[in-house]
Amino acid sequence: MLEELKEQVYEANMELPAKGLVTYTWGNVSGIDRRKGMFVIKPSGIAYEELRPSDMVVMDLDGNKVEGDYHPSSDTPTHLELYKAFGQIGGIVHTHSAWATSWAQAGRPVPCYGTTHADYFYGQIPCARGLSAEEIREEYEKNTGLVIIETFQGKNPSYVPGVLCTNHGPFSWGKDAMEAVHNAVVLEEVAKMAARTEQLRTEVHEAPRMIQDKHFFRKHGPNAYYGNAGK
Ligand SMILES: O=C(CO)[C@@H](O)[C@@H](O)COP(=O)(O)O
Repeated sequence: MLEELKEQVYEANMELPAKGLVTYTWGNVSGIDRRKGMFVIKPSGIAYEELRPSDMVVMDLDGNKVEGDYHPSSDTPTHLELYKAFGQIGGIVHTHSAWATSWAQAGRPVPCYGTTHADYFYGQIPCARGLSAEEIREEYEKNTGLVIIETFQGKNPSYVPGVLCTNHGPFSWGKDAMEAVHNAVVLEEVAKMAARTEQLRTEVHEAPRMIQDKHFFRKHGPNAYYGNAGK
């Protein structure tokens, strides 16, 4: 079942170690088939070198395992909440990539200091609040998803395709699993650049709103003109 999606999700997962975003098994990618109401996710705790497409786990949107020999990723309930809340996304990534996780551990959003950031994320990359003791005790992974959703009240998840979770790490998303990985790579790079920017200057300012608008909207939305798609 969903063999093509399993293949895509497997390939996207294998991009995480290839792009230096995961150490050991510290990450996961999923992708959804909205028509069938199911998503495919990496199994929990299996070494990337041993993963095969057939190891990917199929889940339904009630959180039931539909197919797979292994337990799904421990972060599956977070992915599930995000798929339910953000109807436009088709893939999700979670990593503990070092620069993004450093901002998450500091409990700080990543400010937009330049055009690399503005090309992909419109404004700051937010940092979701830490969970209460109760939220950690009861359904921790589901509540991680719910605080991300809380953070995005009034924000467009297509304009800000990622988030940091306080004390934890980044989640990112995209139209499919591979685009979500692309955004995870960008998130890590801009987190690194922002940290270095703050090291280099005693007084730092976010990029002017004009430049943020220019760079984001030349790549996204109805007036985008970047690239050669369709040529
Ligand atoms: O945060 C953690 C573990 O603390 C997980 O995201 C990470 O190790 C990946 O777990 P899975 O192998 O996907 O279950």
